[in-house]
Amino acid sequence: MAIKYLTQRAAQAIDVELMSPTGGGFSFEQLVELAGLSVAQAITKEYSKESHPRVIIFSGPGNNGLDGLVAARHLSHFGYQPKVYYPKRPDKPVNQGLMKQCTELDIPFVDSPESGLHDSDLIVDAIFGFSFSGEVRQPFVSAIQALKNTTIPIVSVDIPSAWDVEKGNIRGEGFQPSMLVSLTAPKEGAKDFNGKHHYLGGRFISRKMEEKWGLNLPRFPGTDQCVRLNTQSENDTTSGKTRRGLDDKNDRMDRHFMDNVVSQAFS
Ligand SMILES: NC(=O)C1=CN([C@@H]2O[C@H](COP(=O)(O)OP(=O)(O)OC[C@H]3O[C@@H](n4cnc5c(N)ncnc54)[C@H](O)[C@@H]3O)[C@@H](O)[C@H]2O)[C@H](O)CC1
Ligand SMILES: [K+]
Repeated sequence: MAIKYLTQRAAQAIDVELMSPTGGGFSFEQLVELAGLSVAQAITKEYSKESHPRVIIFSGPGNNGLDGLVAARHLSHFGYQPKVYYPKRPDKPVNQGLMKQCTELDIPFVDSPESGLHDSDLIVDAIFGFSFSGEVRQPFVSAIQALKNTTIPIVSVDIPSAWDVEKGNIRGEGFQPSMLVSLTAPKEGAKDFNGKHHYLGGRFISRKMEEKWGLNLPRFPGTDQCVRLNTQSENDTTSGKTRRGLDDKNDRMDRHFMDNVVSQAFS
């Protein structure tokens, strides 16, 4: 059975269930920590600190951005030289704490996307995740534009930022990252990912939850926090378009089931 691609609604409902005392029982900080750790570890699998030492992390205003801050901290411990572009900083203890942890490691915070890209070997795109919707608003318009213009490899966290979470890279107007680290399970929009490396991170789903949501996750090897997923070209000989068509059919069949599960999760 193929891995499940999630709708926006299902991704948010699983997140709620993970943090529910009657569901997964996780705290929000635990999930962000595990997500960010898995992103940092996935990066080490494809971009070594020798070949890509200087990493700029673009962090957005929500939890995708927090995953980026956690990844920055781990990358620093792993021997990389991260810096962070974090233009919108919510005044919450978790944001302040993660910023302080980065500052303690002498991770610089830069003022503009351009100064972040200057002298960087790799970009971590942690601007928007599964709650993104609508047209990109400032101050992120220039950051997204910078990602469209650059030739530096991009690692996107959970979903390439500014892609529609379900419809993906609409009209091919978004940027195409080299690597995607999907968290919990890929989002429907990730079917448009054509980059070289697709990983699954966020090793926090119990077998019980996996079965309840029909996720069909691959097993994480050993102590790893991430597992490589087949990319489109490795997956099968079917073209992306056809694959999307086949998956759409399966999704329609699943939607009725999923809607029932979502309403149970919220009841
Ligand atoms: N269970 C998991 O898989 C976990 C995933 N995690 C990560 O959390 C994000 C989702 O986080 P959330 O805070 O819900 O949303 P976002 O980060 O996507 O961003 C919301 C943020 O962005 C603003 N925003 C939305 N649309 C726009 C727009 N068009 N222009 C400008 N700004 C916009 C919005 O106002 C909010 O401020 C998930 O993807 C994972 O990366 C967790 O780490 C743990 C569990
Ligand atoms: K992202």
